[in-house]
Amino acid sequence: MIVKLTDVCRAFGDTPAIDAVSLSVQRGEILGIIGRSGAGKSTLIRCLNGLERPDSGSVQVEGMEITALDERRLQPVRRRIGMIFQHFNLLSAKSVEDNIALPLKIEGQSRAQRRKRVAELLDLVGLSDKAKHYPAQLSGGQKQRVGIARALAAKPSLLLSDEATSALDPETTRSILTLLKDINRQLGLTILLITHEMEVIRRVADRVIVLDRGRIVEQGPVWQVFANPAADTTKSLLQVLTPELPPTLRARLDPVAGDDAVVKVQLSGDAARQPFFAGLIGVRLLHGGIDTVQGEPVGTLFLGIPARDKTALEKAVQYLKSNADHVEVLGYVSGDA
Ligand SMILES: Nc1ncnc2c1ncn2[C@@H]1O[C@H](COP(=O)(O)OP(=O)(O)OP(=O)(O)O)[C@@H](O)[C@H]1O
Repeated sequence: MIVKLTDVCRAFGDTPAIDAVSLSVQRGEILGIIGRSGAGKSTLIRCLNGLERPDSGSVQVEGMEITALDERRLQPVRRRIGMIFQHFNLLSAKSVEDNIALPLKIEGQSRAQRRKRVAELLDLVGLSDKAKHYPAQLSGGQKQRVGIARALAAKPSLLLSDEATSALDPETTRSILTLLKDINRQLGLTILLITHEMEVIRRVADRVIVLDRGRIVEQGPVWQVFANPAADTTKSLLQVLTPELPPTLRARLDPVAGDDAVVKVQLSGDAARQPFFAGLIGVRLLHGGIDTVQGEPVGTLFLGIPARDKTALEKAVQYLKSNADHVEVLGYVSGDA
């Protein structure tokens, strides 16, 4: 285990920024921590790298209790934790290679050692041709690649990513997340990823912890939390990624009767792999689809099921309920749905 927090509390006046948080980060995993603004993410990170002292609780990094360490004894612990930031935090007066070499210089490595390591890192992040460039000459995505190379320079055991893709456009975000996943696989590097975006969690994390007002309200393997979110915060954070009934169809819904029942079906895992449509007659797919999260199917479908024959409808809904995670009859429509 790389990191273990037990019952960590930190309040500012009457505001509990983090409230009895216990979590552990396993070696080799990508753990995502998600929460809205003010949920306590920054405070959590600061407790983890010793910048903030908890009021109570224990913070262990690689088995060492760090809450009692003074600044000098915290230094070697901090070197084990590489960090990347939303605004990259590069030194503008230094070239790409000098930015990356900085942690190595602080460590006292020779010029030859630094040059060799910087070349390896530039190759890893795909920027070998930009060694002599300055940050101002790079795109946001390239700057973050430099940030990643610098964070990895001293071979940390944990990479802490603090909203590292929040300032990037969706395409660049994807390329940075792909790089992080590759690094995790290739080097076995453990990554703790702090974000307010479920899309980031969906793309790279193995496990997710949802933080709300300083408390952990939900946690689990990403695909399971996506398939069956329990906490309101999780549901609302997931809303942007969940298909909704198109407004034109919603406007035509009748609560009691119509030709077709409009049924929302949520399904995941093995249920989503079954040919379950085979057991349904006259059913149409109105909207939605199946996505893949961590290699597992997770989806929301809106189905039109013939509703004139109430018994047949009831049978179809029961059949769906026995196969899917969640089934809800939203209403009825007549004519072409
Ligand atoms: N130094 C401080 N002094 C007073 N209150 C603080 C301080 N740091 C954090 N807080 C409060 O603690 C709570 C958690 O803040 P924190 O910055 O950890 O949240 P966050 O999830 O990182 O938010 P954001 O995504 O906006 O950065 C908030 O209510 C915040 O106002």
